[in-house]
Amino acid sequence: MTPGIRPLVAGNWKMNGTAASLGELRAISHGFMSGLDAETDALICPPATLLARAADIVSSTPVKVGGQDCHAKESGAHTGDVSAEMLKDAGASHVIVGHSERRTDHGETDAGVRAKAEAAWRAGICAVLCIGETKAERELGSTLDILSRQITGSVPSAATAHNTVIAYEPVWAIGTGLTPTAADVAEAHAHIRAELKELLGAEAAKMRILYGGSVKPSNAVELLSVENVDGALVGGASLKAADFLAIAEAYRSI
Ligand SMILES: O=C[C@H](O)COP(=O)(O)O
Repeated sequence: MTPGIRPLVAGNWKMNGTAASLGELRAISHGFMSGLDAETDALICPPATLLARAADIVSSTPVKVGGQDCHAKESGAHTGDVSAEMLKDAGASHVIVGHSERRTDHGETDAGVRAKAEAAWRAGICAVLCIGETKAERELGSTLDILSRQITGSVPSAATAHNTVIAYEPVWAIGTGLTPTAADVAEAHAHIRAELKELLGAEAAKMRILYGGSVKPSNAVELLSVENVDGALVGGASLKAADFLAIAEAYRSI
């Protein structure tokens, strides 16, 4: 946690979920209305096919909904893509950009991620900008250098605490059940905060830096207690309301 920064617990459903899954979102919304919203903000990013219905479900609750990616352009001949304006129109307040599964599977570059973050801002939504090292990069001892490169290359100089959230997701911890030690998370997040200060000045002190990568109810208190960790970007454990709420509940004891 960082004094003065309100946490955000975000769920990335990835390519999971049909209309039947929206019951979990209703349960998450009800859970947050029972007082969890006093502790932390909440965001769920369902597949684009569910976004409009999800936005309707959360409209009178403290929970927000977002997209999982967006095109850098507003419109055009880009079959299968979705623009930030379309996400906003469907009810999104945020969009994940630069997730490692898109950097890896779709060859996204730092410059492309930066363009997507700027597209999100033009549409009036907040970019949740993902960075993180691979297993090979960690084993080479290059983690901090990789984070520096990704921040310098992906984070636009106009980023603010209002329009951008950073999510540190060590690629080797995503979906594996593995996490860095609390000390390693602390080192990475402190480095990210310092790099953001270098790039953005005083604004960096207000920006949320989420941790993502196998966050579960069992490790949430340990991970979310770390200095400069301002919330979580949760994948698998966000698909079940009970697990997602249990992670958010960690803030009642930190
Ligand atoms: O966007 C979420 C991250 O990829 C973490 O996913 P995970 O919690 O399933 O490891």
